[in-house]
Amino acid sequence: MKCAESAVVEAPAGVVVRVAVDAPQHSGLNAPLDYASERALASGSLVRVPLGKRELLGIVWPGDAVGEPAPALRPVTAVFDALPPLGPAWCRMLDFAAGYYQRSVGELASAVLPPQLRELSPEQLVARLRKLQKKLARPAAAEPVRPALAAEQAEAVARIQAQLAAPSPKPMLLFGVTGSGKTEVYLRAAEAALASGRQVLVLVPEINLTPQLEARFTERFAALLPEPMAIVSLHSALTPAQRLQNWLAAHLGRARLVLGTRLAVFASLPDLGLIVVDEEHDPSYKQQDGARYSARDLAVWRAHDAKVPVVLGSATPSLESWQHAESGRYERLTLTTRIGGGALPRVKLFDMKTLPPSAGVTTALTAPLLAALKERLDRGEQSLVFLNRRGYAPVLHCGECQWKSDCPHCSAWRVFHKRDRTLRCHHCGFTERVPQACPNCGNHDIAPLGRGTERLEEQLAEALPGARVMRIDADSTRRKGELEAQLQAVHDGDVDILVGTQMITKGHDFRRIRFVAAVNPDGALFSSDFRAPERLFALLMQAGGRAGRDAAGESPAEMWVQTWHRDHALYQALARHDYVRFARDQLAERQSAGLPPFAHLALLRAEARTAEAAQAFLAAAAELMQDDGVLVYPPVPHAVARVADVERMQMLLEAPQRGRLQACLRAWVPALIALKRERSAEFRAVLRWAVDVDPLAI
Ligand SMILES: Nc1ncnc2c1ncn2[C@@H]1O[C@H](COP(=O)(O)OP(=O)(O)OP(=O)(O)O)[C@@H](O)[C@H]1O
Ligand SMILES: [Zn+2]
Repeated sequence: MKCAESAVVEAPAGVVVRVAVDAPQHSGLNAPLDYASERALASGSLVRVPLGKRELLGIVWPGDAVGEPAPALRPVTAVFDALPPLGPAWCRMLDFAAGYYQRSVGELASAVLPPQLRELSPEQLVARLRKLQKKLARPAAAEPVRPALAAEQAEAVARIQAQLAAPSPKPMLLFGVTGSGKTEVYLRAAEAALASGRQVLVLVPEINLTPQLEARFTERFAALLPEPMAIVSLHSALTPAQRLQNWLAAHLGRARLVLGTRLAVFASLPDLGLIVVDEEHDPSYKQQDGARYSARDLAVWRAHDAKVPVVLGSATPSLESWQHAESGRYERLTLTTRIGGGALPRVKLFDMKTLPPSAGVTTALTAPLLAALKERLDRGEQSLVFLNRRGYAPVLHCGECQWKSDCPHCSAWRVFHKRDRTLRCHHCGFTERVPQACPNCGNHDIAPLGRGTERLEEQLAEALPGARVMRIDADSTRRKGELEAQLQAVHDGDVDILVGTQMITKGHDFRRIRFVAAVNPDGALFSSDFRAPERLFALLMQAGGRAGRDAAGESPAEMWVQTWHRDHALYQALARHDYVRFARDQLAERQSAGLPPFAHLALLRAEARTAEAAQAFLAAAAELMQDDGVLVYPPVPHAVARVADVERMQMLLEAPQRGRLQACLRAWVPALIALKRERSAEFRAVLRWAVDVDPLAI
């Protein structure tokens, strides 16, 4: 493709190179563009090139560049010669991911490369590389202590080792109950891969799990990998300079072990030998804006392409992965017992209907729950109380005129945060001081409705005087270092009752907690999203998994679930810790309803100034659909239809096979780009549209 620019520059004699750049979608310039270069450049080289009036980072893209430079081709402006080119495997992954998720290679590359690469000149990058060379060696570390493996762990490790030696390894699903020592299996597998001179990539779903993981891996490998930058992390909480440095270390092969969140799946790893995806079921692996990729799915693709093993670990695997294990596409490794012989917590399904009508109907802190917490407190044991809603109360309400604290910009309530006396919209961020009186009628008696973690924390402290109550959620951990300090306090036993959102229910190896309560989990039971039961089950099972991890505790560990639907199959399976049964039932339902993993979905999302405009665009898009084997559902509003004064609509596509859906999208997406461009007057109010392949939230 010719570089479609108006300015004509005299091209120097030389060659034509194809360069992937981040051109805006509406430009239609989605394939790599041709540029003139004085000399041949290796594929994967980083360059700077002009595009319109801007100069952008680009990557010389593999593929045939064509003969002589035409006079209209613009020249490459700079070449990052000091940096080895990105490898062919990396470029293949980008090509695949861009094609699969319907983005341009340039856009995806720009989203996943360290942001600083886009800003630096070649000279500045040379300076950064020099700085990296000067990194000092770490102080000598003691030989690590490796615990003797439990029999099931040893078996899992042996099978991973066998795959490490296999010419075309199969993906593995490490299905291990909470506290069964999956991390130790990852450590041994990583050790084997490192020993054979390969790089290892370990992914975790959330930033808040990286410090724990980094600590464990560093402790284990500090002696084995003494060189500076041999163990690095990659996630969005790093400073731009750190992120670039760690990325460079991986790209240059100095980093042997890379730990990170979903964006790390795109790390450049020339000697990749093993990928681990911990908590593989976690929805956080799906990027929710821009290029909406699934890091777990890409990890599987990348491992397959590189012919290296991938280990997906979870106590509650995604139904997609479980189905692959059932069908034999993945090899299943199972850990059935907790380390040290500890039992999983007994699950008590507390029936809210048994409460006397006057007591407890409005309170999440029922008398029996408080009594149970008190008992643990008296024994000096730690408890965790879990509520998936932060803030003090989800809404403020005026009893006089029925005013509620809605957000003027979104179809959502603004949440009451008591500590800083604000009303905050969790969708657009709009924040105001709490009014003294009802803004509608002047009544002074405005009251919070419902309950978030902040209120729960307050009520617990009131109900259990003397108890040390601490809350961990996105609000309590805004400042750097706060989360680490809070977690340390929990580990040190300086906390009696930990209150929090899903942030603290997964992955953490709390040793002291013996009692976990979910005070109000019913909400998700009747959601219209077909994945809601899967998610709720995983969430509760993971939350329960924080209790009784230390077998040495004297009293039995317990999980307390307050529900109005005690007999619901989901809770019954939870009470028996029966993931296998739950998965089987869910998969049967999905199969008969023709839902994933037995069908393949994509969403077309449109955002516009008015709902009508979004709907009209989706309707026009539906008409352009060529393949009548792909089912197109009518457009519907997003669950939160308006955010920041933008209306959001979506339209679901469903196909029986992945390949069919992909083929249809390949033809459809360019037609949509043309649609928006050619009928721009008609669709002016449409601000954005995007395709979400394998959407998670529907
Ligand atoms: N072979 C072993 N000998 C002694 N302790 C072990 C062994 N393997 C693991 N452990 C310890 O068992 C505890 C639980 O292990 P880990 O945190 O890996 O569980 P997990 O399977 O990842 O659980 P979850 O799914 O809840 O995250 C950790 O404290 C770990 O150090
Ligand atoms: Zn808002």
